[in-house]
Amino acid sequence: MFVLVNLKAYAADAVGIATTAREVSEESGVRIAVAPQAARLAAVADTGVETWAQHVSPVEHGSHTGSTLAEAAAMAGADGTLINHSERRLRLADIDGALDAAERAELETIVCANNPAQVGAAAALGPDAVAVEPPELIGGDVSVSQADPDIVEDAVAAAEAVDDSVDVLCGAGISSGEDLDAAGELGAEGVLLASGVAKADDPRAALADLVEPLS
Ligand SMILES: O=C[C@H](O)COP(=O)(O)O
Repeated sequence: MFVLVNLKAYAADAVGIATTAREVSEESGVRIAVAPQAARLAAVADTGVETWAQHVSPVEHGSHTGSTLAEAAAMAGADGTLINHSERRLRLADIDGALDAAERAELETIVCANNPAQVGAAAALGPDAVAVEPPELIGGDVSVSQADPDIVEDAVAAAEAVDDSVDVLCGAGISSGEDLDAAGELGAEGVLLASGVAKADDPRAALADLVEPLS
């Protein structure tokens, strides 16, 4: 299972969480990555943790003020990027363009989607993985794998019907090892989570609890 911790724009200690994530990953053998704000990519990558961008823009080098250039994210140390997160939605053509940009910069990609139909459409664009996240469960206390198991199973089926090489992650409300275990049982290859770690009083304990069933 892949655990991707998205720090969003939370007032979190990005370097502290990244260092902890690297340590927990090494101790448990579980793949854990951290996605900080673009301006903190280099600082997070310097900790040695697998580092992901939260977004890249569908642009090449040129006159694109305010964009997040995929090449710049890669140069700062990003290994991969989220695209079309629920809080950073893109139009279809821009998802495609962002995937092209990520491919040029050799970034691994996860395209986010609200539901299984969008998962199928996203998988058709050829990302490495898709992540299904019901927006109404994001930031809540109940995990998608417990509250809406069907959406995870349907997302896995939808991606498989289009391209069985595209992995499926799920996200929203994931915070415990039990949630992670349930996601795996439903066919997900990983989880995308944020508040469960970024807002935790003790991010180390939160991460350790999360990966406990896999250790
Ligand atoms: O990117 C992460 C997801 O939006 C899930 O956020 P959450 O774990 O706070 O529900």
